Amino acid sequence: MKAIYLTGFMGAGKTTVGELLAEKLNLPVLDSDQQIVKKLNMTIKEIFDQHGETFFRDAETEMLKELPTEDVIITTGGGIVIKDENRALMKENGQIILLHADIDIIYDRVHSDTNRPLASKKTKDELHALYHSRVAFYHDCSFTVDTSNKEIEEIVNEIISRLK
Ligand SMILES: Nc1ncnc2c1ncn2[C@@H]1O[C@H](COP(=O)(O)OP(=O)(O)O)[C@@H](O)[C@H]1O
Ligand SMILES: O=C(O)C1=C[C@@H](OP(=O)(O)O)[C@@H](O)[C@H](O)C1
Ligand SMILES: [Mg+2]
Repeated sequence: MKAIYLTGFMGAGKTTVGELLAEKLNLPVLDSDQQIVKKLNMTIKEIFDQHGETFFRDAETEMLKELPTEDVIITTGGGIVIKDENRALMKENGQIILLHADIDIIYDRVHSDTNRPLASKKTKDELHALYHSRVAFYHDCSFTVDTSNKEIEEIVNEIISRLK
């Protein structure tokens, strides 16, 4: 089976949902952010603070190329879709499942997390604007699952029922 990539904005639930999905499908799960953190031995915040977003984006593309592409679930960072190269790699190597949640819910989930540099100092309107600047890139996917007001188990069951 080709890779399953979970995409979506920060706080949509990619990392959390991916873990239970992997357990239920008996597949390994790898989170692109966690793999970058491990490789560079720095937190996401440290990478952004010390090297900037462009450096992080390059590390993200490099990681995407290093990750396995068969019999695996890859949970991605919310900004992975902004590069054409990343979207092409994911499309070629697997199927993309988009997780979506309402902006009010996203804001509640992420605004106090200091390890999300692109969310931690933003107002709800600013976060919404960032989402809007990316929304077209998220649409290139096999299907979308709304994670607003749903338990993780329900989301995972919906994904499994819709997988080809
Ligand atoms: N369906 C959900 N219901 C309630 N809280 C959730 C749900 N999905 C994720 N969360 C919480 O929201 C935060 C962000 O989830 P996470 O999986 O890290 O999202 P992502 O990887 O998409 O940024 C975490 O604190 C997580 O526990
Ligand atoms: O949307 C983004 O640009 C980012 C999302 C984060 O991942 P999550 O979507 O898992 O929070 C992480 O990759 C980094 O903080 C940048
Ligand atoms: Mg995540």
